[in-house]
Amino acid sequence: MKIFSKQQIYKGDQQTAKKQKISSTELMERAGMQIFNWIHERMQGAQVPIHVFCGIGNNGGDGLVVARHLITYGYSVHTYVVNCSEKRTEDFLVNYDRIKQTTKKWPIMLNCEADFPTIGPDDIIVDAVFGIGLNRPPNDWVKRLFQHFRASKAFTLSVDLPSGLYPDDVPEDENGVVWANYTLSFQAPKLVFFLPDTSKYTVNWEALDIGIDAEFLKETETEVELIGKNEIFPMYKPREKFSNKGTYGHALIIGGSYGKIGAVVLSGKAALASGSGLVTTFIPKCGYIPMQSSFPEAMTLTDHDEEKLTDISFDIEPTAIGIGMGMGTDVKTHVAFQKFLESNSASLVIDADAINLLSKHKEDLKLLKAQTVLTPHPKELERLIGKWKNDFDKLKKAKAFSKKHQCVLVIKGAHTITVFENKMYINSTGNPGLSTGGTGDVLTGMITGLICQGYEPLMASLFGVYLHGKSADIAVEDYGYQSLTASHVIEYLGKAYLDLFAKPQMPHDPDAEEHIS
Ligand SMILES: NC(=O)C1=CN([C@@H]2O[C@H](COP(=O)(O)OP(=O)(O)OC[C@H]3O[C@@H](n4cnc5c(N)ncnc54)[C@H](OP(=O)(O)O)[C@@H]3O)[C@@H](O)[C@H]2O)[C@@H](O)CC1
Ligand SMILES: Nc1ncnc2c1ncn2[C@@H]1O[C@H](COP(=O)(O)OP(=O)(O)O)[C@@H](O)[C@H]1O
Ligand SMILES: [K+]
Repeated sequence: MKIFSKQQIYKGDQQTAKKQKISSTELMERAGMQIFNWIHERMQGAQVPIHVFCGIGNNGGDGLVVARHLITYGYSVHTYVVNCSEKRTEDFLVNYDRIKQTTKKWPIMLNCEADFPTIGPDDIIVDAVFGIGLNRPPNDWVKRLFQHFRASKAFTLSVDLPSGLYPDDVPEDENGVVWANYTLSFQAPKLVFFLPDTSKYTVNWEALDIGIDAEFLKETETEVELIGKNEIFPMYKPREKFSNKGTYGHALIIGGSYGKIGAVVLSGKAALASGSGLVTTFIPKCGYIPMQSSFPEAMTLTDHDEEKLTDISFDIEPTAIGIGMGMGTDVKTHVAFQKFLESNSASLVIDADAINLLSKHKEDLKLLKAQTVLTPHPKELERLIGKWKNDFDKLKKAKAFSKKHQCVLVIKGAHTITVFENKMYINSTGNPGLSTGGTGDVLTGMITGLICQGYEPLMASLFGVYLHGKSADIAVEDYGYQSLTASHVIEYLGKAYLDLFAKPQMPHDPDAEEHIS
């Protein structure tokens, strides 16, 4: 699913109005009506007080449309205009007139803290104060209104975006933002729903189809995409009937040091379970027996050093190599890694200590072939690209790094973001059960195994990250968040593959498009 920039959203509105020969007021009516339908479907006329807070722009206009329909359907509605600016948009004014024609209970003007209404914990707040048009921090009294919402503990439904949140920046003051329970975003989600700094402002989100021009949606190139099953399924490469183990490549997993052989076991097993035809592991000598006994499907090569890697040489021709898991950053290991990079011609996935070595010796970065995949967690990323001011700054730096070194950067996290040059792909699967040692090693093995099967490095990264999260999502049903382990992620990979072919949920299923951030 494409994630549009603010400028693209405004352009989409204009193009829709023009192509469908409708006014912007009619588009607002459609948008507000969709929000009303969502509420009505769930509330079925229940007489819970609903407080609709409207700003003075088009987000406020949407709020007025919602309030009008709620009133018409007999709900217990209190409508407020948050009078934060002298200006009003045209469509706000049209809908302000319309609501006055619908009810004698006109919207209440809020100008300061003394005007704030009492909101009960069982009431509902509809937050339509600011949308994507926010261009400066809210006034102090408006910030206090947002804190009043939060203190009330009422269920808060934000229209398009939690008010006070910019679509393309991080707010400076978390008290100046509405903390929503649910956000109904028009047509597509916003990037801020997925970033660590800003995802906390909405617990759930859902995108409502407001009929934006189909050609616009198809043709517009976006910088950001949300990756779900619809994007992943077309990438899938079926297994050929007359295939053999040679058809699906040979993965070489290099890493390990004394006490950290398990990382390579996990990674190798994941490469195999993702479908690689053959897997060889390359480890220090001390790992030979544990590796052979715990992972019989793998072939094992060893360094001549007992405890660490000092000479990465082998006489096989791997299709793809995953390197770095549990490897350590010893000086001798660095020399071996550097020599390896100089001579390697296979596709490469670099993780953990191999990333740390690159961060320590930035001159080695020039040895990377185009489309090398790097899979840093946030700390490793910081060592690699330097500190960032906020998530947007981080993404800017990550794009510059990817462009400069022509590499695929898989930034691991609750929503892993894969960056390739100027494009960013946000993963939609995975859960906090993955916050446990070894799950990153599994991911590296999977991406390596997918490249072995002929997936391009970028595709392998997107597919691997998706399957990894999906496997955890299925496994968590059996193990719960606390007991999920990296080994379970490998064990459930088959189910994650099968899930690609599972019947899609019915579109009218209210849970189908619900997303918890
Ligand atoms: N396809 C779609 O997505 C559709 C989108 N639609 C809806 O339009 C929304 C965007 O509307 P919008 O452009 O009018 O901006 P919005 O967020 O309502 O308000 C900003 C207004 O407030 C002002 N202002 C800014 N910051 C301020 C501050 N700190 N304190 C005080 N004032 C401040 C600023 O004006 P200014 O004072 O700067 O001149 C501006 O006028 C979008 O989120 C969605 O809900 C639908 O209706 C149709 C389909
Ligand atoms: N809260 C979370 N939600 C979803 N995925 C998560 C969460 N926490 C961690 N993960 C995923 O788990 C993996 C952890 O990787 P990493 O930190 O490298 O672990 P390790 O080094 O122990 O193998 C990453 O793929 C990351 O995206
Ligand atoms: K809002």
